[in-house]
Amino acid sequence: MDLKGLVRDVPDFPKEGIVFRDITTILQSPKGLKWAIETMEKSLKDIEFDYIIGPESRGFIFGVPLAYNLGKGFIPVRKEGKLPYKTKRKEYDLEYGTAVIEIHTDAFKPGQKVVIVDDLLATGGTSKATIDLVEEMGGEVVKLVYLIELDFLKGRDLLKGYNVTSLINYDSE
Ligand SMILES: O=P(O)(O)OC[C@H]1O[C@H](OP(=O)(O)OP(=O)(O)O)[C@H](O)[C@@H]1O
Ligand SMILES: Nc1ncnc2[nH]cnc12
Repeated sequence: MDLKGLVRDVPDFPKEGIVFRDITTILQSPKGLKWAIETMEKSLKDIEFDYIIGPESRGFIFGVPLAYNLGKGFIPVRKEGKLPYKTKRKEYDLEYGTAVIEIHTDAFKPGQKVVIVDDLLATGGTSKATIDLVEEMGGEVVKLVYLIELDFLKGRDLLKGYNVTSLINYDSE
């Protein structure tokens, strides 16, 4: 399946010089959506874990169906000020700015294993901030799964030592 052909490139969004890889065109395609979820799911078949964690908002889109299909719980990591209960927060850099993410302090117990799922790995800032939150709360990140990886932004350099899978790769803008 040519999933890459279903990604829409939008130049100069959200800022001049950024080529935005738009996944809404994959979501629109019943076959594309099914292939994406099923293939991400296959990368988890030999992994033992307790929860899937998805960063807001595109991490929710892929994280929830994976958790549902695999019979696991889902933990949202949200942008600042959105989670209602007690939170732990982390500031991080993005390809196009900075942001703060938060997780509920009782989202999982120390010693539990989590998988991080997101639509796209760019600089790795979001993922590294999520890993830091999990580890500071005593959890273990056993796998990270992405639909898209922008290899040229070297996000994997921040994820050395972790088990990382991505389905669609871009070597350059
Ligand atoms: O590897 P990084 O450089 O951290 O970039 C990747 C992150 O950026 C995007 O989310 P964004 O913060 O734009 O939020 P959204 O999903 O709500 O659009 C994307 O969904 C990843 O979470
Ligand atoms: N170039 C890009 N396209 C889509 N989502 C992104 N998140 C970070 N960089 C991105």
